[in-house]
Amino acid sequence: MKSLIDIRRDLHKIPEIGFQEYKTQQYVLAVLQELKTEFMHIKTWRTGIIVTIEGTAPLHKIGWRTDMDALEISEETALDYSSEHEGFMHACGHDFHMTIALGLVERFTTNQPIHTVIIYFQPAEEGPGGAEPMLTWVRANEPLLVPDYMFACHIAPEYPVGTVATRAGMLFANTSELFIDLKGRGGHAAFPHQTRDMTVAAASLIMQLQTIVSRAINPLEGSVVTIGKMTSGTVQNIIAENARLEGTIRTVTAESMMIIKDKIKALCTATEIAFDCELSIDFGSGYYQVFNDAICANALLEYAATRDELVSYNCPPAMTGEDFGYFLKEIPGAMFWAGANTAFGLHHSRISPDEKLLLSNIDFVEQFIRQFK
Ligand SMILES: CC(=O)N[C@@H](CCC[C@H](N)C(=O)O)C(=O)O
Repeated sequence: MKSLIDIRRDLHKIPEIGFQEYKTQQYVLAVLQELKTEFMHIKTWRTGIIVTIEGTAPLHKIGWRTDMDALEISEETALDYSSEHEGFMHACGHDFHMTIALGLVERFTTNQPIHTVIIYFQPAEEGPGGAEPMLTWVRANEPLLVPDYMFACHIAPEYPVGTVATRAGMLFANTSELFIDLKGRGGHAAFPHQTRDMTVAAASLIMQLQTIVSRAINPLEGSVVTIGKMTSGTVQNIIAENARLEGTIRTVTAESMMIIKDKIKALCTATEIAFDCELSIDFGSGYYQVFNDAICANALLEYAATRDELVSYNCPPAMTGEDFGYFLKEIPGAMFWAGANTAFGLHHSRISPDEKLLLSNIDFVEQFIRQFK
């Protein structure tokens, strides 16, 4: 097998979005073929892969999950192994997550584990969500590949390498995507009274959407409504006939999610009346919160605390979303933040995590799984 750093850099060069991880899948399968032993088995599901390494005397089937997809962002790191797919980038660390998973396969195929280890390479975490359909397919077609426990990590730019940060209960929020299309009447920029300007309607709606969390949600709970993308119009001297808003909702409770969706519907109806236009709303895909099993989360923290080279941190929850939440809804387990020590945050075009996190986390997770009772 190539070095971990070479593998991570190779994967970094070929970012692909959800359910289009074709080159990524081929690359991972090629590495897995090199590691093949008689006690390792490979299955594929769409662009995902499931690797089973049989245990020598298994008490449990322990699952480890990595995501595989990338984001629509143009990379600006200037690294010599930057994305070769213009407009796409591994800006959320999934190249690291996959390399950690491959490192674990190497460790467990070199030195067979006691427990059976099942490694999920899961597509489409950034959207539309691969965890739920993958697990549904596995349950229906390969029920023996459903683990008894499930673990995963996510890189954390703000923590030093060697940090293992997690908590019992909610680690990440409930999410829902949000797409709003506005249709009015375009026309000459000099005759606004003859038109229905969707740039102005969209701008007004964005400002109103930003009042939902502050006025309708219990401030002790916290929620997020973010519009990440707005498109409208065609050229500078034509009033826009169409506009589109794309965003995401994050909540701590299912009840807040319902309240926010209802308020969005109400504000869209009000915009239709005020601006004499038509709006349509699509809530896209939604993820169930990442809710860590207390025993599993504490087991991660306690084991990390025994290792001198690691920092174990009982961290607060975050409004990030993760479809790993679907695994945890059905299987006890936990996710943790793995320190990545980089100045730029997740989803930033200049994020460049410290590659030392690879070895540090492979060592930690391998030993954690080996000693898991
Ligand atoms: C870890 C992470 O950054 N996950 C994404 C998940 C996005 C889900 C969906 N596309 C949405 O935007 O609601 C995140 O943005 O938190």
